Amino acid sequence: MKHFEANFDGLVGPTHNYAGLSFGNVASLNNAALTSNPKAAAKQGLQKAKSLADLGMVQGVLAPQERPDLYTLRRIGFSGSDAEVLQKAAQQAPALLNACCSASSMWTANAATVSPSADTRDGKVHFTPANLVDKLHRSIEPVTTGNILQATFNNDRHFRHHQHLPEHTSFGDEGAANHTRLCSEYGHAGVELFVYGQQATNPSAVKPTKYPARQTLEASQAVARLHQLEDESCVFMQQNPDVIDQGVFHNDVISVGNQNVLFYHEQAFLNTAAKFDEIRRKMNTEMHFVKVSTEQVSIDDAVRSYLFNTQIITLPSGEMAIIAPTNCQENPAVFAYLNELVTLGTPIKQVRYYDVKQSMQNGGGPACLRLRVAMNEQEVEAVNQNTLMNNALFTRLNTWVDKHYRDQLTVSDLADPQLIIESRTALDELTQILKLGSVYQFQK
Ligand SMILES: NCCC[C@H](NC(=O)CCC(=O)O)C(=O)O
Repeated sequence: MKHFEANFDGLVGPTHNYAGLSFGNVASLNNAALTSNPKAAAKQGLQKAKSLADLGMVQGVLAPQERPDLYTLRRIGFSGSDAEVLQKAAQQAPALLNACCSASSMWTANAATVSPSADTRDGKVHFTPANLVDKLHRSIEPVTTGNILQATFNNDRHFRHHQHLPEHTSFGDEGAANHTRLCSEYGHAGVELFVYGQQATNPSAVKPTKYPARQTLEASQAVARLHQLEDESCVFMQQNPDVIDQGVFHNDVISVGNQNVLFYHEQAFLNTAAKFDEIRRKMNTEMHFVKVSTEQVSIDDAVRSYLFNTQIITLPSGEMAIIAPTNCQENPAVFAYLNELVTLGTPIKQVRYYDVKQSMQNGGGPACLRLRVAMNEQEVEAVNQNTLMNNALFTRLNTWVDKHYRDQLTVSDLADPQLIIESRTALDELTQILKLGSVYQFQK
């Protein structure tokens, strides 16, 4: 049977904006208060997704969330009509309003952790939505994320959906951004590498001092248990706290894997040599650890360019390609490194650049925009087929974006009640295009 690694990209929602909500994420803070372009953001994302489909990859899309989130605003005491709720929040608690308006669900690498059926004891593909408790604006995502995942992977025979972990910092979980599956072939059992930032139940363990470590070991272990993974196929590795303090808020800002390749910065992890030995021992195949030294690319350049927030994909020809943001072309050290990388004799033979600047300005590169789901043919057939990218869906979604999205949005626009109507109209139409049923609260 054939096996694939599908990418499900998050569609950028109509409220994409720069409110500077993510402490520890350098781009989010540096670009706070810029004017965003939601239409361009959505189209950049669609273009990247379509290009991967054109390369012969299985490519899907995940619907965005309903924002402004009026339900959370009512839950915290703002009352009256929808317009009144928005207006009161804007006057009394603008920071809370901003948190309820973020389009952050576009970064589907943080939507969930996914374990393919080849790794799980019951032979199903397991999904656990990330609770994202470290950031208020993201902590309101997991319930709807679960609804969207269930509507997209809507077949009990093949897909198992778990509830997100308890909403406490002990279980801080940021999903697939801190999880990499290594394997020989996508359909063979692999090693699931969980990278955490801190241990919640061990106060003497090292952790960052300036910026938050969003993922805990306890959360990663809980996900591994839920997903019925064998101990022999899991590796838990700590991220270097020093790089978190330099803006590496998720592991996918400093390393990325695909099959038997792990592309990483030498400062990414703690206890690197011992942990790589553990990976080698647990894998049944040769591993390629592709190391980038500080001399070649500094942490600062890695964070600015998102060299490691690239996607490494295996093309139908069997060659691996890196899907990089154009920001990597614009950084001389990184561009020079990537030009050299494809000549080094590693499995990575090509680099392709895509403009995802609207997302990058909030700290989300190509890898943040996608959730990987390795599946066999039968499982791909069991996916909601209306969410899979092709020429027709690409045209349809571009037309949909043109119809509903604004060219400009500032943080002060978030109090505009018209935005609620625009967003709901757009999402209602989207659920019909993708045949998702009622996944949003306003539809229930
Ligand atoms: N995986 C990439 C995630 C980027 C995301 N940025 C944000 O939420 C920025 C939103 C803002 O600042 O408006 C985050 O930090 O979780």
